[in-house]
Amino acid sequence: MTKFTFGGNRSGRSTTGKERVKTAKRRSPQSARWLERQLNDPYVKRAQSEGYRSRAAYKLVELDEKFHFLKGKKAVIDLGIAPGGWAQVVRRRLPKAKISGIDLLPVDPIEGVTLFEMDFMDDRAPDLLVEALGQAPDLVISDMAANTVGHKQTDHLRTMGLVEAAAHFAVEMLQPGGDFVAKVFAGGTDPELLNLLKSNFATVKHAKPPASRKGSVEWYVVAQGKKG
Ligand SMILES: C[S@@+](CC[C@H](N)C(=O)[O-])C[C@H]1O[C@@H](n2cnc3c(N)ncnc32)[C@H](O)[C@@H]1O
Repeated sequence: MTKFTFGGNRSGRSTTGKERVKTAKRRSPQSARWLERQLNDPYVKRAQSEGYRSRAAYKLVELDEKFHFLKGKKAVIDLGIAPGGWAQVVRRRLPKAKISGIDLLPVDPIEGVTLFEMDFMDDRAPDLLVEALGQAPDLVISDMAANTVGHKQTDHLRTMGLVEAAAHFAVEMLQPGGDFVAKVFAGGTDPELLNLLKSNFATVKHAKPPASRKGSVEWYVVAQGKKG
């Protein structure tokens, strides 16, 4: 089995995953649990070998295997793009598509993708994202999640606020026939949001791709066929 190595220790020898977990356990049991899970996660290993920046890439791959929303798309907006796994999937599958994306965090350049390091809730963000494409998008994808504070209800509301903003953006900006894919939390899409999507798209479905960890509360909503 391959042992992943991480930098070096004082002896100049590379540290193994097990050593990293041991060190992390001494510092914080929580980060040790995270690291142990990362080291044993087949999606993390696959992402490393296939050159994806995040295991999240496979959530989009699996969602697309089920719903085929990438097929034929020409102009894509990626909300919450960092570190760039989803954008890499879009880039590889749609080499000619125009792509723009936004995140609070910096993102290393991805060829052919226009990046904005800013808050999507900033009033200027919607126009900047669309202007960068030079046309209305035919696909909006959102993997945005608010930083969790550990209080279930607060975390749910904060992320749902982002999804709602993304949904309104998609409804306003998408070309007729366009699709919208977004992360939501279990407990479902709020009735108001669901109504907005149902009245503006031909189909609205929920899915939890296998790459989404069982213990996590995330789900995805896939709204297809924006009404004209
Ligand atoms: C799960 S990550 C996205 C992973 C990405 N889909 C990938 O495949 O690499 C969620 C991202 O949403 C971003 N985010 C959260 N709130 C945001 C906001 N208000 N505006 C822009 N990005 C935001 C976070 O900074 C974080 O990078």
